[in-house]
Amino acid sequence: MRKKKTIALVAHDNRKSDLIDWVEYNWKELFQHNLVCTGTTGSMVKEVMDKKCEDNNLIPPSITRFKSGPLGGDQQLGALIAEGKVDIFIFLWDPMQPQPHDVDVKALLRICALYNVVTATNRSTADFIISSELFHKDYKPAIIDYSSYINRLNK
Ligand SMILES: O=C(CO)COP(=O)(O)O
Repeated sequence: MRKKKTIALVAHDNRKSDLIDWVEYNWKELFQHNLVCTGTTGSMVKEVMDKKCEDNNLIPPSITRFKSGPLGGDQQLGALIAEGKVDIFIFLWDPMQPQPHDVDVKALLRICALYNVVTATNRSTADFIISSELFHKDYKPAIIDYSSYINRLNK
């Protein structure tokens, strides 16, 4: 049996309709995994998943909802990533508008790069990820060894 993945779904306000459209399209796949979201995104994802499940007589999945991004949700998600507990991250961030928590957004993107998390920051990449053969196999990204950096920093 395929192992459940933990998929984090987050979108800034101007990108939420895009993410929700993507969730509606991919709900059957997403239904089979653990979903983690920041606050407002999570409410919207839950609404879609609940409706799809209700229409199909399925029990809706529970969705872990952190605080809203500007209130610390990005940092909560970053902590989960640092613990190695996120397999895939779909983050439709807004490239056209500054956010009050831009520093948190930057930190979150950094931590994704650091931990080699499969990350999409636009819909076409999200489509590639969810339709990838690797997604459907139990792909685990390599853990990057940063010990040489740390040793250098400690000198
Ligand atoms: O701000 C966010 C990501 O940086 C998302 O937060 P919300 O899901 O609460 O809108």
